[in-house]
Amino acid sequence: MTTKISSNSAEIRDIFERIAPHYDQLNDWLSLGQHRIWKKMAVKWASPKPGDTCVDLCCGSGDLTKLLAKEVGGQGKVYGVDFSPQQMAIGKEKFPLPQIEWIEADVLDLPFPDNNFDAATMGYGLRNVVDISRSLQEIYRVLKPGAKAAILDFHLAYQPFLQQFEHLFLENVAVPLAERFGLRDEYAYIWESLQKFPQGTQQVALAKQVGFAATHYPIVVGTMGVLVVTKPEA
Ligand SMILES: C/C(=C\Cc1cc(O)c2ccccc2c1O)CCC[C@H](C)CCC[C@H](C)CCCC(C)C
Ligand SMILES: C[S@@+](CC[C@H](N)C(=O)[O-])C[C@H]1O[C@@H](n2cnc3c(N)ncnc32)[C@H](O)[C@@H]1O
Repeated sequence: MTTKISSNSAEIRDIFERIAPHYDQLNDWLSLGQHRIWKKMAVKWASPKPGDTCVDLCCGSGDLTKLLAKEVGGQGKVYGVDFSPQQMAIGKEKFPLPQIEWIEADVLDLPFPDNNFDAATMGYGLRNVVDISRSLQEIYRVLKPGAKAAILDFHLAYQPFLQQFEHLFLENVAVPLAERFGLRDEYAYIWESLQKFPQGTQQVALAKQVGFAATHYPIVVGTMGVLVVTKPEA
């Protein structure tokens, strides 16, 4: 069966609306719970501090939003931003914390002023936006000088045998499991989008074009990665 590759924001949003009821459970099953560790690593790299104002972009069901909220504490504030109301409804229910505000918006056009945030995270979002450079520009705009963003996502491993492994895992484990929930095409989309997603070195180049200092950290033997970007001091 052929998979229709999504190409516009409405189609991407619809994928995440449809998978919302099963998203958390499938992440736990498919990663054997490891995605929680990868998300903790991303939050550490973003360096949030008590009392900070932070943003979690493409927050989905809020795992990273909650981790940021724990770091900033009751005196801080975290905005979770996503364009899928179904995903955020799950996050609101799981994490009813007073320092979190959930905002329905497109991360390519953020409803925040310039130089507003002490730290930002984006988990599994950059691969899904229709314009990666535009997304990085928006992150740059809303971060304060000196602030960091940590951007976690799948990564196409540099070694061909690991790429093959990723393909086999996604096609033969993730897609068949998702198919049991009627979500075959939605999970087939992961491999399709991963093939088009710039590798770490290219992500660093894109971030530098926008004005960031940037490093890409491969994790899980390069099948995942965290792009850490810093807005230079003015
Ligand atoms: C949190 C995870 C995935 C989030 C995610 C992101 C997307 O863009 C999606 C798009 C459409 C449907 C679903 C998602 C989605 O869930 C991680 C979940 C677990 C992964 C499927 C596990 C992948 C494992 C690696 C590819 C290979 C592991 C390498 C090995 C340990 C050597
Ligand atoms: C794979 S989920 C990741 C959710 C969460 N960050 C996590 O790590 O579990 C990707 C999320 O990005 C959101 N998203 C994708 N493109 C977006 C955009 N342009 N603006 C806002 N949200 C977007 C989707 O609605 C979805 O909830």
